[in-house]
Amino acid sequence: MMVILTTLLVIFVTVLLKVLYDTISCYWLTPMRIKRVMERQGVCGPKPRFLTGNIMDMTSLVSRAVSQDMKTINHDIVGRLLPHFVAWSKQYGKRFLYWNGTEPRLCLTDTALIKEFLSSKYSTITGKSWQQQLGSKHFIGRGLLMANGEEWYHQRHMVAPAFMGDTLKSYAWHMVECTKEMIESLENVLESGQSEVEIGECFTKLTADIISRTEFGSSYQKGKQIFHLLTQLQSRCAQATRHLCFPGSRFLPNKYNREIKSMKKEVERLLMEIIESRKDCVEMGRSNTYGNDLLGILLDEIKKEGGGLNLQLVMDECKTFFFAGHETTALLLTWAFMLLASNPHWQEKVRAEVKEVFKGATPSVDQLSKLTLTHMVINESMRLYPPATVLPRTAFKDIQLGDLHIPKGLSIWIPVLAIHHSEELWGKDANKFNPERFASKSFMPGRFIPFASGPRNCVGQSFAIMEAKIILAMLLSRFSFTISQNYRHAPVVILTIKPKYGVQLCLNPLEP
Ligand code: HEM
Repeated sequence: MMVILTTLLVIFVTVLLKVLYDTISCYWLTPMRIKRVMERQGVCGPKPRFLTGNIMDMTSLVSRAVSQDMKTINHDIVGRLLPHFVAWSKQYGKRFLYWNGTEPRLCLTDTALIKEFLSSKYSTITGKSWQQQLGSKHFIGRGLLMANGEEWYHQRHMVAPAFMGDTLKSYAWHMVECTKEMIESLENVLESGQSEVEIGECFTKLTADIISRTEFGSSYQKGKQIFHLLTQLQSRCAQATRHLCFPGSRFLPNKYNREIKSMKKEVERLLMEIIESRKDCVEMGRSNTYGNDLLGILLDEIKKEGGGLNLQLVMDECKTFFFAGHETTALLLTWAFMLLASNPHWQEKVRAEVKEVFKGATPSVDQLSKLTLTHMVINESMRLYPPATVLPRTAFKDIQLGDLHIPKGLSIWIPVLAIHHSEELWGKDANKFNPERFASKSFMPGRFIPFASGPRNCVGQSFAIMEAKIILAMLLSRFSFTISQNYRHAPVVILTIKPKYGVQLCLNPLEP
């Protein structure tokens, strides 16, 4: 009896010591080792506080910077949205190290190094940090956006065919149908005597409708219900993430954690219902494919690989496409409309191009490539207001990047917004709306990265551009618009760049 008790005690103490060592190593020893390696190379930065690092400095700088609206509609927004970047890069130089809690982050703005870092050379030995994975675990799990290494490589190859060639083109129909519905509801609003709309809200609803239909085809009503829940889940997770820098906080049975658990369960139960009914159709011989929507293509791809379906992965991918694919595109459109409303000359130019290409007919997918001015406006909107303001990547191995030695475990943060607004890279008019700068296709690589670059770039990039072109073309043919006096220019970053109070436009119907 005594021997058993002693053995159990030894095992318990060993496990306890191991957990203690791992925690200290993760939260203290490794970050300090990284700090020393970077300091030896001349890279330093603001002094971190215990456990919270520089989070409090960033929070107070940002909240001061965004406490007031901007006085005019101008696009000089780096100091407002990334004041910590501006302050620290002035003080410590172009490369500096700051701390998100206990995670050291290297801020990198050198475009040649960024291009190399995002290239195929490092695509499987860099990826998402465990903090990022933890923060998004409940609403997207280990889908493509958060996968790493071989797992990421495998998923990327499985998912990519759903975003290419004829498969991609087949989604255009959903985009057109959903936009027609949006136009109808805007016309109803105008007929009721109201002329002002908050266009951001309309685009969020529209892009959510489009992704629900592309993902779930005929089951899209249920898809919409799932995505509504997922949006709530995401905002709960964002609130909870603020506490994640404290070790073990995710295990606390607090209000957030309980709510997150039960919402996640409900989302997965509803997703599973759709997946099971597809499986039943195939297994009972009523259909020989899982369907030609995104979910069906994904199920087919997984089945092709032999073996059974990994249902958790399918669910994570469905959630990932929704998360990554609808708000980003809605924001691109919202800012593009704000810019076109305040630049009527460009609004007219793009409308004339749409008229010339489609001659009043519904946009056809094969003609979209002729919308060159429209594409230039889309690019300029994403340059000034890139939905993803920063690109995070962690090194899982030691890397030699130009003259920099990047130690294993260091997170690299690429401030996309600052790069897109850099006068050094874009010239004196970097903060001005000038789509003309995209007229020439040959511009310095690495300075325009709204979709990241390299093999781990946005898999839905062509989907997003096709969607944006269709929606812009259809709306511009139906309405002209000006910016409302109620619009308050106040961009803020909450994961992505958003207009704090929305974008209010005055719409005028055009003759068909
Ligand atoms: C204007 C719209 C969009 C923008 C600006 C955008 C931007 C980005 C960026 C910057 C990344 C890299 C993120 C990182 O590695 O940290 C990314 C990845 C991703 N995007 Fe998009 N995206 C857009 C639309 C879409 C759409 C429509 C979909 C799908 C329907 C989508 C699905 C994804 C996925 C799955 C990834 C992860 C790819 C990987 O890691 O291999 N995105 N996106």
